[in-house]
Amino acid sequence: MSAAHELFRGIRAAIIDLDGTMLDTAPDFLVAVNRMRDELGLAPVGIDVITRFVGKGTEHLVRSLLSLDYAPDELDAHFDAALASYLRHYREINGLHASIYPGVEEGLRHFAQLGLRLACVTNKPHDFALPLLERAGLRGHFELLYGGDSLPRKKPDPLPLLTVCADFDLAPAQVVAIGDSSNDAQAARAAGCRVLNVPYGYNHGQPIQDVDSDGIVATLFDAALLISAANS
Ligand SMILES: O=C(O)COP(=O)(O)O
Ligand SMILES: [Mg+2]
Repeated sequence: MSAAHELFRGIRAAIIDLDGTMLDTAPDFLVAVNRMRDELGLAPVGIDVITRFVGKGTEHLVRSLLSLDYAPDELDAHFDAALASYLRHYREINGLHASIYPGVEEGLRHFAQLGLRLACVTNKPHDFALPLLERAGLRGHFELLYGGDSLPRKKPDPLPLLTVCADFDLAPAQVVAIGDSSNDAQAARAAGCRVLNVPYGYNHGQPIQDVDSDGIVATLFDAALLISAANS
């Protein structure tokens, strides 16, 4: 068995990220963000700008978007109105323009066949993540769902991952986190979980190859195949 396979022996649960990993929500962000910017009298921005700011939660997204137009000392004065506008628009369109990535449903089904327990941990607010997963038909795969506002600290802090490990009564080394960004990898490293990245998401606009993780898998189905091979 290869060194890579050793790392995934004894894995009993998987923690899966949402935006950029299961669903391509960038087109949703594009609509909500630009409706908010229009309301504030700001020019629209492109999808590549927005995806650089996705993955660290809503406050980070809104703050980063305002920093395109306002100096740091001006930004605070616009933040509350921008956040409220963004949340209102995102709630209206949540999931309408999103699509599921290839291999996600097959991967989740294969994880279950392997006997793995599944949790979704996202930095998206819980009240956006839950209906989004339901609309995509994915909610039923997960025993647990934690959003970015479910706990006192979000990824890259290890708290959400450690909470899942405790909920499942598993050691972190028995749990793999799978996500599209360095945020997921840093949280997993800090928690002591194994970590796999997928290459098709957002990763803050940076190459996924630069992220410190235990490997890159083309799809969630490939992640399931890797874990299956490591435990056969
Ligand atoms: O930042 C967000 O809103 C969501 O990001 P995540 O699902 O990739 O954690
Ligand atoms: Mg993500």
